[in-house]
Amino acid sequence: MLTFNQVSQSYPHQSLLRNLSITIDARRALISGPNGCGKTTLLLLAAGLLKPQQGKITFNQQDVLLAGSKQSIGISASKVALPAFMPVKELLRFHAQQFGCEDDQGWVAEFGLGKFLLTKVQDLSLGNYKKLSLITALMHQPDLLILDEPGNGLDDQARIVLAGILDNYPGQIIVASHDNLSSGNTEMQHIPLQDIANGVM
Ligand SMILES: Nc1ncnc2c1ncn2[C@@H]1O[C@H](COP(=O)(O)OP(=O)(O)OP(=O)(O)O)[C@@H](O)[C@H]1O
Repeated sequence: MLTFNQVSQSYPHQSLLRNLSITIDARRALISGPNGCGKTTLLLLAAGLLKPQQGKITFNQQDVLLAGSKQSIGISASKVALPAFMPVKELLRFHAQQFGCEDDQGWVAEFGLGKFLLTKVQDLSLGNYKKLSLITALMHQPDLLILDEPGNGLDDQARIVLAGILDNYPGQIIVASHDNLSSGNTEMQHIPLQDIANGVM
């Protein structure tokens, strides 16, 4: 259960969130809204990667900014860059060591990344970079999976894998997307960001 309590976030000339209080407890939630309305900002705040200017964000009652929350949250977002110089295999091993998990649970094969294990992150195509980003978000099996435009650049096969994750992943998933990613089997709570930012919900 993800809770924003009186959260405000603004940038010069732009107020994105004003005293936002919302609890997202749906198993799957889809954040939508036009370009620039603050979806990525909301997700970075939820992942504890951005400190709110005001207010507090908790996941299962724990402040997401605390180190202890890192294990329970995974994020894939283009604004969260993977280390460019690392070969894929080393990055996966490094991530596994950091989180104390196995470095291959089948995701590399599922996403068809096996051929690219020795490729440096900076040399991956957009779609393969996206797949790697999804794997690093998933690998430690977080209780909360945060996905920012996860379908961007993915081929049909990877989209099927992604739809399977949305259907079957045991933890909570919060997605920001302009696409319809679901296979249709999973009910998603629809959260239009402009409405919650203006306190309509
Ligand atoms: N660090 C920052 N400094 C100043 N402005 C910022 C910063 N980060 C984001 N913004 C601005 O905040 C607004 C919201 O950005 P954000 O990336 O959260 O939107 P978004 O809804 O995810 O957009 P998109 O659908 O295009 O991905 C944008 O106008 C962006 O330029």
